Amino acid sequence: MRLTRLFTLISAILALLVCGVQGRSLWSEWRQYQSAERGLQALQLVEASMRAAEKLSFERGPSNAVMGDGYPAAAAKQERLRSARNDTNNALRQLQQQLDQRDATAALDQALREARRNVDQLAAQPPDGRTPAQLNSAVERMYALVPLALDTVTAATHASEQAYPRITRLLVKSRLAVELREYAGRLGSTLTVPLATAQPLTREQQERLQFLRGRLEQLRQLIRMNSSEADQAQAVQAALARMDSDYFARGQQIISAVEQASSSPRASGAQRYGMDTAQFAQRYVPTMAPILAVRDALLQEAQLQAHREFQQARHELGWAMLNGAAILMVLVALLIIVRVRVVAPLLRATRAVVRLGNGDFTAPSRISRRKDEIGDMLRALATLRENSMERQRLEQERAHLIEELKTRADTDYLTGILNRRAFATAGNLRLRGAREKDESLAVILFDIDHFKSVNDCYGHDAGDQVLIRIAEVVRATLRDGEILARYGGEEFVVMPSYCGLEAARALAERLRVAIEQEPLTLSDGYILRVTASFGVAVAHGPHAALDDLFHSADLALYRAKSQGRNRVETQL
Ligand SMILES: Nc1nc2c(ncn2[C@@H]2O[C@H](COP(=O)(O)OP(=O)(O)OP(=O)(O)O)[C@@H](O)[C@H]2O)c(=O)[nH]1
Repeated sequence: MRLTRLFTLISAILALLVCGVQGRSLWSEWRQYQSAERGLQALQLVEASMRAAEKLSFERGPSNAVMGDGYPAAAAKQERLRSARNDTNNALRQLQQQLDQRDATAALDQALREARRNVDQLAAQPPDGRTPAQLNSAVERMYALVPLALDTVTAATHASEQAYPRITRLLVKSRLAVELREYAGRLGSTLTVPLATAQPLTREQQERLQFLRGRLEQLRQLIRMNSSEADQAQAVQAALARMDSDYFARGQQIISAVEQASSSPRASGAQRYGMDTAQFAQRYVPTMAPILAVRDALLQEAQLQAHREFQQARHELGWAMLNGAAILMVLVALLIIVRVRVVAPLLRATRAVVRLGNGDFTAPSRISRRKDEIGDMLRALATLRENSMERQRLEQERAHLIEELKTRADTDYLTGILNRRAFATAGNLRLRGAREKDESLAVILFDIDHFKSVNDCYGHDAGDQVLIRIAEVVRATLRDGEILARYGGEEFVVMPSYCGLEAARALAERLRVAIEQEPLTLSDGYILRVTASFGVAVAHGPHAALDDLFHSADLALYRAKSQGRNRVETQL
């Protein structure tokens, strides 16, 4: 696998692992946060349901007052009942607004409508027409409303208890306070009928009073039980103290007074109790208020704790998010560092090595200042590149030298044209071609006339210049494929392309004229005119040999010299 791919794969796996771990932790914190948020909402719902229960409980007082009054009931009592019902309706509306399911209070609404209708029907009858059984039934119906109100939010209570297990006890206690208020109300309601009818308490009513007292005491003990730190909260303690003094002392005294009056043989008729239901309610109902204050104090404490835990959940979620972001950033930074500091230089080094292997030294090599192993490697690579470049330069120099030596070996040092050795090679090649193609091959040998006297008169350097210029003149006269070489001293040889004796002779003649007519200007300004003598020979057939050809051309040249020079002679 390529290094880049491996690095990408490792980066992706690391990123996935970190994201997975962080995501899991974030998800758990998020769920706690959401659960805390839902718990808070549920807590508000619990509070709303308790308030509704309170109002329902409270409505019983004015209801009893109206049922226990004459017909029609006093306007003030009717007004109190209307106001109490309004309060209940408002509390129920608020509860409905907070409940997700709109029909969650349908059963309660129905029961409330029927209970109120019952109260109104009884209140619309003259007092004599209201039997104790009817009155009891109406009161019982009112009693049944409170548990219904509390049941509407049982699920919500459960949700908040799950979100905040630590405040469960507070919620349980506040519910117990609602129950306590309910039983306290029932205790008062038990006296409604005897007070309305000015009759002594029946045995059943007395037993009910005993039962309710016992239940109230039980609830009181349960609420006072020290079960958590929250119980020690100042507001809760103060509310409990007030409940004890107001309800369990004063409220119970009022109940006891009615009880005693009921069993007193001295009192009878309308004066038996010294008060009617409304007066009783006026005195008794305010003593129950501290019970609700206990409920409120407990609820408030629960809310405070829930808020604290909600804030804590939010705080922890924020930290988890920050933590996750920081870890991701560190990971990304580490990956970037590894990529920039290790992977990228390694890749560059690999590419450089590959280029070096291919003989490409063009890549710029900055000397790395890094002090780690990568720096060592890059420096070694730069040295390797330098060495390779040097070796390549030396090899090129060597090749150049070999080429130059080869050229020198084939070239006449003075005139720059082919030397005799090179001419022999080229001549033999061409001779082989001539044999293969069955063509004629000619050789023109020419020698500068009286060259010794040039040397003698103008010096050896001037002689050299003459040789150079003659080579230039002849080369300029020849065409492609016609070979010129210095045969030795002041002697030159020309090999035309495959041709016969006449064509070769014509070429020799052209060369002779060119030399004769070319004024040779020397470096010191002298202008010389020289001539040359030419010997031409031709070879043909499978047995043609270069030496024989030269020999024949040499003989012809000799004749040209001996017959007066500056002329062309051909083989005989
Ligand atoms: N300057 C110079 N002279 C050379 C060179 N090679 C040969 N010579 C001279 O060429 C002359 C040849 O002279 P000879 O062989 O006597 O012939 P010639 O004087 O040309 O007379 P003919 O050939 O008979 O016309 C000698 O003096 C050589 O020293 C050379 O490379 N440079």
